[in-house]
Formats: sequence, structure tokens, C-alpha cells
Amino acid sequence: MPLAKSKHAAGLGNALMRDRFKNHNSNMHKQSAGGGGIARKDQAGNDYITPGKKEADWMKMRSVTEQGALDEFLSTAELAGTDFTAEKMNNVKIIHTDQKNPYLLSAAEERGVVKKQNSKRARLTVPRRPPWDASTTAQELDTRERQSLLDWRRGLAELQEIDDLLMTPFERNLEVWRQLWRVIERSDLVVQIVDARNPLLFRSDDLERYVKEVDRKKRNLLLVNKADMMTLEQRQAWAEYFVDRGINFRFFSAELAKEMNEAKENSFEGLEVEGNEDDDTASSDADSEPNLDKRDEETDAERDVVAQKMENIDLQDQKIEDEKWVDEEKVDAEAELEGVPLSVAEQTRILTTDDLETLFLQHSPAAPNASEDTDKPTRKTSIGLVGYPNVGKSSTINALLGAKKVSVSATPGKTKHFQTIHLSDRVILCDCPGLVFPNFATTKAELVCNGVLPIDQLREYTGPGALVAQRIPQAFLEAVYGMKIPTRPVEEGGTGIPTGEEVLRAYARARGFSTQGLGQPDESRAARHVLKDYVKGKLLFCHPPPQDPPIDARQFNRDLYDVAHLPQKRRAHLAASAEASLTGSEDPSLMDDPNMVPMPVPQGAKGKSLDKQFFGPGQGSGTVVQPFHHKYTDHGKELSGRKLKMMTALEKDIDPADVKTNSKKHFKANKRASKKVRTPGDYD
Ligand SMILES: Nc1nc2c(ncn2[C@@H]2O[C@H](COP(=O)(O)OP(=O)(O)OP(=O)(O)O)[C@@H](O)[C@H]2O)c(=O)[nH]1
Repeated sequence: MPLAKSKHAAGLGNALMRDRFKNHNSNMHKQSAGGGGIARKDQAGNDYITPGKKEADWMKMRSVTEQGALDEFLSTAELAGTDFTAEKMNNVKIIHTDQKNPYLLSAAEERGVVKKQNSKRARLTVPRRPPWDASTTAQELDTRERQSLLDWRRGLAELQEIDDLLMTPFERNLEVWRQLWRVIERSDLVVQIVDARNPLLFRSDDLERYVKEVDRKKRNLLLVNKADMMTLEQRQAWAEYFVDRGINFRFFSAELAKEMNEAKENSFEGLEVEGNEDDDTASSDADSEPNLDKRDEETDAERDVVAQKMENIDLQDQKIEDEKWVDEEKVDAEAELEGVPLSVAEQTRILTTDDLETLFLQHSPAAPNASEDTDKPTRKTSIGLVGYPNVGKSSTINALLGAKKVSVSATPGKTKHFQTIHLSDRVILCDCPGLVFPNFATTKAELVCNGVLPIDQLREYTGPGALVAQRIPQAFLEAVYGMKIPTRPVEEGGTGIPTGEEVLRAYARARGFSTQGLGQPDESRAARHVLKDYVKGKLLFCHPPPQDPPIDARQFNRDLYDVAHLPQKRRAHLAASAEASLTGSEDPSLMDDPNMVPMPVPQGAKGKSLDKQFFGPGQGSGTVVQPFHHKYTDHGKELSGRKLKMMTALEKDIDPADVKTNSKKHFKANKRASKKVRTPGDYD
């Protein structure tokens, strides 16, 4: 029998191997056939497959950022069109294994790294298009472009490998850079869009230099998008930083602009309905408000929201007026050069789409030399829009167009081809594919938190998890997620701030995410959810501008963690809880939830220190999503009996194995059943 068993086992193993390789080979065969690849044999009898034209076209616009060692080596060799052996010698990588903390840096280490980065910053360049003229053939230009990109990549590889500096996963695909070159060549104004939460990570100052190299007359603008995520104070701090460095910048929020567009549209629709006398629902009495009376509740609610939005927009204008006391003399250096002196109030204002279009028109080709008899430019003003994936280029264009003409994605990397959009008969927009510029980063964890490295493929989550725990105050995390984060007491060595592990375990328990086997809280899965919330801005953190001594980041962000920044549903819970405590009545949903933590209610109706311009109800709340309801469920039904006991045990940190079961047989059945338990998060 034992012989028979082992024979059987060996047979199965071999069969599996045969099966796997058979499938693999046939898949490969199918792929190469489907891609239109051409198979060749060299003199030594080796097989080569080159991608067919169809496949190459599809592949060439793919964004190439992070490459494995082999891919990097192969593509470098391909660009160089040279011999593999020689390239291999130049590309030897030194792997450092002696780092104390592989994921995060201590404050002292970070200072050291930043100092080193600053000394090498001049080498962070974007690739230049090699010079060409009418006599250059397409073939020659192609070769020169490849050579230029190769030289550039070698320079950056040196920074990474010899100087041991961590960099953003910058774009390596020549096709994508070619798109950027075209956009720059066409544009009168190149708008670099950056995420307001960390403008310097997303900004390439060398790009601005390059724009000027191409043509001195071209202008640069740093458009700090997602400014709805900042307080006025934060915008002031950044404005000061940009002004000091002569950077031409403006704040914008595609999200707010969209809300304003919608509010306007809705109010127009409202007016139309009210004014429509042919409407069946209209009363014959012209003095009354017949249509309003006849509207259903939903429409009334919509009107309230629109009215609230319009009120906030008025508030914004009022506040801008109020702010004019601020030093009117201080002007933006480059803006002044361009003849547009800006007050500090203007610098910190979030532009509307109309403002932005007016700003674009100031860069009309005819504008600088416009004489009395030529008030019309000879051609449309070209505006290039450039930036990392997901900074909001499509949203900005949509907001400018006032209607959905370009699809907006929540996944990075949607815009892949440079496209032109006629904004008006005077302005044309050139939308460049999202591309990652070479920049320094302190840790990979930082890149993950900034949405530059994708979360779905994340294996090392403890570093980014720790950053979230350090940055977002515990009370806010607890209030957003309706959970309690148990932390190690200070007497036992705790720091008073939860660790990443503590946050992720608490979240996993609250959502019922547990690992297979021992059923421990699934921190990895929790990390993916929490990090996505951070990237979306549901867990909000804005980087302060660098200065010496550094600005305290917690202090800089303190006004972002109040009730007004909680998701709508959590706010409703808190309001109900406050009311219940005043009236003495019980709100079962809150009283039953032992993990619900009260948030400090801010002074004043909306919080004393809030930037009311942009954080009124509904304003800039695009980042807020519905929080989960903290109840264990099985296919939508609330858990009961043993399953609930198991989950509760997990929550209390009791080993589920210690939970009493009715019988062994019953336990096995439950175990089988519990494998099928899916929480709504499984399908996220
Ligand atoms: N809060 C807030 N979110 C924004 C703003 N602008 C864009 N977003 C969000 O950011 C995400 C990315 O926006 P997109 O417009 O698709 O970004 P993109 O730069 O065009 O991205 P690619 O198409 O990948 O190049 C979306 O989830 C938007 O809702 C803004 O001003 N405020």
C-alpha cells in the first residue's frame, strides 16, 4: 500500500507539472499567434519572437514606471540598440541590506536624506527632445530621441544606484515623453497640475526650465488642484512659499468647480420650471408659487442643497472681500513679470472656472504684443495640461467644459493619449497623458500614501500603515470608522499615538476582516482599505511647505480633524448622539455600539477655525464616502449565535479556539460555514 501511495503521489505531481507546462506552452503559443508576433530562428537555432505591428501599437503607449531588473536591462539594451553583454556589465545593482528600518526613517535619518537629495536636485531632469531641422529624416530623429532618452535614464539610474536615492517611479516610455514634447511645443501656457496635499512631490521644476528652453515666450503655471482639501491657513503658508521662490501658481479645485457648475445648472432648471406657465402643474394664480407647492420632497431637498451651495459661494465672495486687509503690496514675482500683480487674498483664493479661463486668455499669443489695430489673436491660445496620473487633469477639463466630455477615473493612468479639446473659440486645451516625473522620495511608504505607487499590488503595508497612524489623530480615525483603537498604555511603553499595527488591527476587527486559519485580524486587507481612504482624502493630511526649522505637521493639519470633515453619515450619528444626550432619550444605534467614540464638537455652528469658504455643507465633500455600519453580517443578515460569539471573541482579542462550542461535529460544520461568510467588504 505505501508503495502504491507514493507511486500515486509521484504520478499526480508529474501529471500536474505536465499539465501546467502543457497549458503554459499552449497559452504562449496562442498569445504570440494572437498578437501577430513573428517567430524566427537564428543561426544557432534559437527561437526569437518579435511583437507584430498590432501588438506594438497597443503596447507603445503603456506607461512604464517601475521595471524589474530584467525588464530594465532589456529595455535599456533595446533603446541603446546595443549588445546585451556590455549593457549587463553597466547595469549591475548594489542591494543594500544593512538598513536598520527598511520601511520608515527616523527624523534624523530623514533630515540626512533630504540634505543629500537637495545636493543632487539639479540632476532631476526631464528628457529633452534632441534638436532637429527640416533636413533631419524621421529615422535620424527617432535614433536621436532614443539616444537622448537613454542618456537621461542612465543619469537617473546613477542617482538611484550610486547615490542610493529613492525616486518616484518615473516614466520610462519614450512614447509618453514624445507626447509631452508635443504638448510643450504647441502650448503658449504649460499648466502643471499638482495635488494640493503634497505640491512639491508632484512638481517638476525642470519641466518649467524646459518650457522656457523651448521658447522664452512660453509661460508656466503651477495649478494647485484639490485645494478644497486645504484650510485657508494652509493655502497662505504655501502661497508664501511659492511667492518667495518666484513660482507662478494658483489654487484650484476641480471638485468645487464641478459643484458650482451643478449648483448653477440646478438653479437654472428651477427657474425654468417656475417660469413655465404651460406646465400642467402650474396654478392659474400667477402671484403664488404653484410649482413649488406641487414639487415632491426630493426636489425640495435638492433645492435646499443648491440654495446652501449658492449661499456658500456668496460667503466665499464675501470672505474674499474681507480678506483684502491682508498686505496688498505683496505680489507674486512671476505674475508681476507678466504684468498681473496679485494681492495675498488673490493668491490664496481658489479660482473658479471663469477665472481660470480668463487667466488662460492672458497668455494668448497676441496678448503680449497686441497693438491697437490687432486686438484679435491670429490663432487660438493653446494651454498644455500636464501632471501625474490622478492629480485631476480630467476633472479640471470637465469642470472647464462644464459637462462630462472626458471620462474621469478613480484609478490612476486613464488618460493615455495627448488630446486637444476646444474649450471655446479662443482657447484650446492640450491634455497630456498622466506621467510621473523623476523626483526624490524619502520612503516607498510615502509614495504609497501619495497615491504614486498602486495600493492593490501592495505587499509591504506596515510602512504606509504606520504613516497613517502617525499623521491622522486617533480620535479622528475612531470617529471616521466608528471604532475604538486599543493602544498600549504609556506606562507599558506606548507613545500615546497608535502604531500602524494597532490601527489596522482595530479596523480589521471592526470590519470583520480575518485571516484564514487562526482567524486573526487581516491587517493587510485593512491596510488596502485604510490607505485608499487616505489617498482619496477621506483621511486628510496636507504636507506643510518645507522650512527651517520644519513646521510641525500635526499643528499644520489640526483644523482638518473636526466634525465638519467627517463623512455625512458619521456626522448624522454624532448629531443624533448629541441630541439624545440633551433630551435624555436613547439612540439605540449609538448606545449599542461600544466602539463609538464621541468627537469633540467644534465651537460655533460649523467649527471655529474652519475655512468656511470651502467647507460648508456639501462643499468639497467629494472625498467623503459612506462609512460602513459596524455590525457583523453574513450575506446581509446580522450574525447571531456562534458566529457572532467568534467575531466578538476576535474583537476582544480572545483566541477563537477558546470559544466554547456545542460539539466537535457542530464546530466543524460551523467552520465550514464560516469559510463561506462574506462581509460586504469582500466585494469592494
Ligand atoms: N477633493 C477633490 N478631489 C478631486 C479634485 N480633482 C480631482 N479629484 C479626484 O481625484 C481623482 C482623479 O481625478 P482625475 O480627473 O481622473 O485625474 P487625472 O489627473 O485626469 O488622472 P489620469 O486620467 O489618470 O491622468 C478622482 O477621484 C477625482 O474625483 C479636487 O479638486 N478635489
